[in-house]
Amino acid sequence: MKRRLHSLLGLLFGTLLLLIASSGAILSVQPAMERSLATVPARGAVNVADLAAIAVQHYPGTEQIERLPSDAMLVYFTHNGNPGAVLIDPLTGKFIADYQPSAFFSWIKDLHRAFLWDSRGRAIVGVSALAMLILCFSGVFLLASRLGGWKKMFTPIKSAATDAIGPRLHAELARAAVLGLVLSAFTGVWLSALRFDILTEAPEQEATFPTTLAGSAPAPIDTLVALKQVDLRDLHQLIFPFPNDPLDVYALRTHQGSGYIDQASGQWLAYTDYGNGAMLQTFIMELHTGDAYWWLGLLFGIAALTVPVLVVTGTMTWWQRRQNSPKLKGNAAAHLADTIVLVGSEMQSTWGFAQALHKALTTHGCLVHIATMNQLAPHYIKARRLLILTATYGDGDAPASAQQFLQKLEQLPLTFNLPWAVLGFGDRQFERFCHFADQVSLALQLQQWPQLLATHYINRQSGQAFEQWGAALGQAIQLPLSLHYTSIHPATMPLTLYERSGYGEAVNAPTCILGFTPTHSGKALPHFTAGDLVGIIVPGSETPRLYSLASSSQDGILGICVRRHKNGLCSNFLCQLKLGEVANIFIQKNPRFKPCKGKTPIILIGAGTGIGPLIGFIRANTTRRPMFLYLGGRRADSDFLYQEELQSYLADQRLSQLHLAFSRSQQPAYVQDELQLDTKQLQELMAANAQILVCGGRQMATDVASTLDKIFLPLALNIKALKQQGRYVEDSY
Ligand SMILES: Cc1cc2nc3c(=O)[nH]c(=O)nc-3n(C[C@H](O)[C@H](O)[C@H](O)COP(=O)(O)O)c2cc1C
Repeated sequence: MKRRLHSLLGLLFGTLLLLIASSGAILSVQPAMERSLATVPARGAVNVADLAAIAVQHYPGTEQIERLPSDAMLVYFTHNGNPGAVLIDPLTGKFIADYQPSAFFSWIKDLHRAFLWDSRGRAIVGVSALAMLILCFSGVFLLASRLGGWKKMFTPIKSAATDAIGPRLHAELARAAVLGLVLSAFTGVWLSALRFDILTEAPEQEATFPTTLAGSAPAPIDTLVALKQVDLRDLHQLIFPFPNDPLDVYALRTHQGSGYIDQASGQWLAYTDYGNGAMLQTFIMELHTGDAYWWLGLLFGIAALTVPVLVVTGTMTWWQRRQNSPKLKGNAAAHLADTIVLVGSEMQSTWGFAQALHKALTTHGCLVHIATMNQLAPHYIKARRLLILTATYGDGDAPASAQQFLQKLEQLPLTFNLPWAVLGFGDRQFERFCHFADQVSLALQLQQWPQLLATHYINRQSGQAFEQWGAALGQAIQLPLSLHYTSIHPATMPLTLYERSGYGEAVNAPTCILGFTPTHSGKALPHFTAGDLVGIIVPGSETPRLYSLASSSQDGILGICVRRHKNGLCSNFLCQLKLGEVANIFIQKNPRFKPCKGKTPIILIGAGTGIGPLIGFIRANTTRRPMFLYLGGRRADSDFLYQEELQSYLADQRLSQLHLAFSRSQQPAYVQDELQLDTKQLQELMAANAQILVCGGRQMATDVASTLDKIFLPLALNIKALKQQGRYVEDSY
């Protein structure tokens, strides 16, 4: 509901808000520009009587003095029948500039207030400001639920490796600008409501013009007591009496009120405060225009500058979600279906998988009803199985379309009982991988419904893992299911295999190091750095396989390390590729798996093909920051990948230390054993703010994490906390 409202308002008012915000940002500069020209005496330094005397001395025929909201001092005068308006220095009366309202700013103001139109334009601006206010509040609610609660509002906004940049930029910018946008929008709505009499305007109290005057000769202006008592910083406007008219008076408007002063006695003849309502109104008005505090106006202006970017990134996110959302044909009614598929998704990619499942089941004659998890209902009269596909968000929480699921499950009648299976979608880079899928499984187990098969997990939307789950599900429900998920991936480009070396045959871990160059002469490699991912499209399959990159485009070659699996479509394709043959690839950025910037030590831990990105990091270590590699393999004479290159980096100090562990050597050891042996050094490195990057198989990553947890115990550090600080990053598979 909140998301729909947010998207709808964004789409409807996007262009209008873009115009209002951009013009507002331009206008916010004006008070600051005026202020930069003005001389602003300290409070107590100049009173209105002194100022008026200086003005009259420099500009005979002075009629009015006005202090602009920017603190610039403006004098209106008529000399020899010619009217003039000048900005002056209030201390010396020196001329600063002729005063002429800027035609450009007036035009922008008209655009900002009414789209250069009449009161209809003003009304549209008012409604747009209200839309902006609702967008801000709904956006804040959405962000809180995405981050896992209000307490986490200011924690870093994580994104999955597969996410596009748009949604993250949208959330980051909106969070930074929201306070300024709320205040601008709120004050704008207020002003519109006053203008259209939706709110009643508090009238400004006015002093009554004095009728009984002695008409004595005027005293010199710098002797007038009432003017002497008003500090220049409180002045708004002083209107002089008509020349040679002893029955006229000085009209003075200050910050708090207004009144009339006798030109002979210099005493107040009448004075009234504006009243609290009018003062509040002026304050809100000045807050909106930035007149009250030019610096705050500039901050609002900067916040307003984010609006065009928010409109564009918001539209992109909406479009991406729309593209990913299901276009289901033949969705069976809930009460007729034999298979119920419920989907928990936030950014919609899980729907692509659900759609593939729907298609495969339907092909085998099933009547499938597919819906969001929030739509769980006791209508499944003919259902024989319940399949749940769900992502995880925030800090292991439910995605938007599954937030009511657990509660609804509890409310189902006790007689309700369906065989079920859960498939979790997540990203292993998050602390609580597929946590919500686990919560759902647990809740279903507690209901004591029969479980069709163990809960499976899909890391980073892997099409392969989905196919494997499909095969397992097929066995469980006795259907020859074959699932094909086609992800939307960037355009591919052909690359030619330029070099290849083979390892690991003797230890039953056949592995290739491959290097590709552009196929077409004159074409450059796309931009990437080590640790990014390359997607490979195997002929005959639409599902790309992702590999970590072992080189940067600067190296002039695209390098990967591939372990050949017996039935692996892609690994066999790659390992059998001949020099000069072509593979179609695309690059997927993986910004989370990179050494942090700076000079702090880096600890690299990997095993098998996990060395891939790590060798790329070492190769790129031209600043010679301390880098320590802990590398695991089976046997040094068979699968010691990049052996010579690593030796050369030790020699030229790109690599500070190399620790090796081979599990099938004379003295078998795993990489975590090497870590254990090096406890003292690792503790020292962590005390020096080191960052750890781990790459390799899932089991190795788990063992390494638990070993390090023990090693860091005396330092009161643990992997969970280090992960949150970005000092421990994993790329495991
Ligand atoms: C802000 C954010 C938070 C996430 N939190 C987690 C998490 O805690 N655990 C996890 O396994 N995956 C997490 N993910 C990854 C998503 O669950 C994963 O990318 C999933 O495939 C997205 O599915 P969807 O596009 O259908 O929403 C998170 C992703 C984002 C953008």
